[in-house]
Amino acid sequence: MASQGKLLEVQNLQKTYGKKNNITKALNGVSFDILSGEFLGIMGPSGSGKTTLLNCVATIIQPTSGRVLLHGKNISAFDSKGLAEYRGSRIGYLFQDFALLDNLTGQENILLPLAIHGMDFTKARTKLAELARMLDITDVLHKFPSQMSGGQKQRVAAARCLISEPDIVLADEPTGALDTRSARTLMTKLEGINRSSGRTILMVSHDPNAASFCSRILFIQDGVIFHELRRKQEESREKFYERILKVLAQLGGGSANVL
Ligand SMILES: Nc1ncnc2c1ncn2[C@@H]1O[C@H](COP(=O)(O)OP(=O)(O)OP(=O)(O)O)[C@@H](O)[C@H]1O
Repeated sequence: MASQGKLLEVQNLQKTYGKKNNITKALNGVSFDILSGEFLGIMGPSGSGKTTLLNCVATIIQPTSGRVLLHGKNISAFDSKGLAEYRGSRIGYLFQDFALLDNLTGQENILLPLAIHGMDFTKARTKLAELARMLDITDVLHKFPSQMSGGQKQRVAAARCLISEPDIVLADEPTGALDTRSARTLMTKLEGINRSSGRTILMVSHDPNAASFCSRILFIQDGVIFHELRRKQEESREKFYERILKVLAQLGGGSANVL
């Protein structure tokens, strides 16, 4: 595990959409820290502000107020060079719908971010082989996305996200478009990568099965964090899953599908 220093600090984040009579307060003062090496889940019902939160951290959208710090540095204060570096190599984004380019093979998709940022070929090849092995996608590296299963596409997308060795992976409902088995495979791989290489992951999900792979979960409702669960050392995933379901039951939402 990597050292447990503060990697990301989210401070009193607020986000309001719309104007005058048509205002939505998507985030209403959200604060939390992510330690280096954590696998943090954000859960909450539809419309609770999860994607808004992730997109503020990813600099896809600007918060109305509040700050996000990476290694103590305010990401809103980055100049264009700092912002490009942040987006290109400090964070990796894993989307629900994979977002692979259809006319590139798996390997080309994975290497694309490095090609854009000037790649060291030898290092890239070694890293590619290692990630392909970890994510079990060696067989599909030369296939196009249309020739892959949903699960394979998402694992290729995960490799693309990890190849630049980001400080933090931001995953927005990564299992949302997958069947139960592929979802479990993906989550097992992400958990393994988090544990073996200490890669920090922030994952938004409304799926308790996916979230049970996290080391800590923040529950968000109406734009505020209202509960936190921490997976105990030695606690089985099944037990953690049950505790997640209890919180969701109190919330009155959430599904109870068992993997
Ligand atoms: N671009 C936008 N313009 C106006 N309102 C928005 C916009 N994006 C999100 N919202 C509103 O902000 C609130 C939070 O949305 P957000 O997408 O962050 O929720 P979520 O928890 O990710 O939901 P879901 O689980 O359904 O994806 C919702 O009420 C949504 O309608």
